[in-house]
Amino acid sequence: MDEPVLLTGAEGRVGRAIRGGIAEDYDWRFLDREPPAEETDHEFVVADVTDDEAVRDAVEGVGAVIHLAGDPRPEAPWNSVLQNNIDGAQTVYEAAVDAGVEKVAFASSNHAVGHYETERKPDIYRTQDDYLLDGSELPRPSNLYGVSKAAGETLGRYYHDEHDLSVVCVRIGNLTKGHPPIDYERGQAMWLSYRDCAHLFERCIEADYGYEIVYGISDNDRKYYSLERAKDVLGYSPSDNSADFTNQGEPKDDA
Ligand SMILES: NC(=O)C1=CN([C@@H]2O[C@H](COP(=O)(O)OP(=O)(O)OC[C@H]3O[C@@H](n4cnc5c(N)ncnc54)[C@H](O)[C@@H]3O)[C@@H](O)[C@H]2O)C=CC1
Ligand SMILES: O=C1O[C@H](COP(=O)(O)O)[C@@H](O)[C@H](O)[C@H]1O
Repeated sequence: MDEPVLLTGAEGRVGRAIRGGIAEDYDWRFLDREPPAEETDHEFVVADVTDDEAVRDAVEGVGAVIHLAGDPRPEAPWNSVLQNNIDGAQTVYEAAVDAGVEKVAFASSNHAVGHYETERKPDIYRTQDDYLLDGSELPRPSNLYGVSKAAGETLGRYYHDEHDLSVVCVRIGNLTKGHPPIDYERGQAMWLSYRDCAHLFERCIEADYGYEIVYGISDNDRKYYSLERAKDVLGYSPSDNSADFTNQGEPKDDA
């Protein structure tokens, strides 16, 4: 992509994973409501994603948006997810359409579909269980945060159908640095390594798609999310697998 790429929520964990992997590959415009913790070579906009005017300025001239900014807490209260996640996503999509942006990658979550696990856990988190969600299922949010992510996906569907914006919703699993979550089967089943995270969002910038929902996890043996759509449509090719680590997060000798 020749045009700049807007990364909202650039100062957060997912933003840092992306920046750590592909910072040099694009002409970035970072946006966060927090000022940068460290100096950066790229343009940095300090703004709230619910600030319509600031977002309109930020999307001007960009080719793609990776929209991460929001309240990431599964236990976040309604007022916060309504404002930061739902209103924020609508503000970004609307501004993107008006500015003629080609594509938006939206950071959705495993919590948009968390209640598919309810009647199947803990087996669903284990390698021998072959149940897979593939992105075509209806949302079954596990909390109000998950409801806000399902809303962000639906907003994306609308902006695609009504305005032809290319939208990919990435249902991110559990991003941790260096090793999978320790002593946590759910987290190991949906682990997303930093390098796979950066690679996946690079594919979201580069690939051609209309409207897609994909799962954002590494190629974990324990997975109950299919990676087929991410592989077929985006060309995602994950490198990591939580099975290469012990339950305590140590690399296995033979991995
Ligand atoms: N970290 C994970 O494992 C997962 C993350 N996600 C989603 O990915 C996105 C990023 O998550 P993390 O990086 O983990 O969270 P984080 O809290 O580390 O980063 C979020 C960033 O967004 C900024 N932000 C929050 N509300 C904002 C607003 N209204 N306007 C401007 N900036 C705002 C914060 O200052 C922060 O720098 C979130 O949308 C989250 O729901 C989804 C699933 C899993
Ligand atoms: O969406 C998110 O999901 C991950 C995993 O959820 P958890 O309930 O198993 O911890 C979470 O760590 C992250 O903060 C959240 O944004």
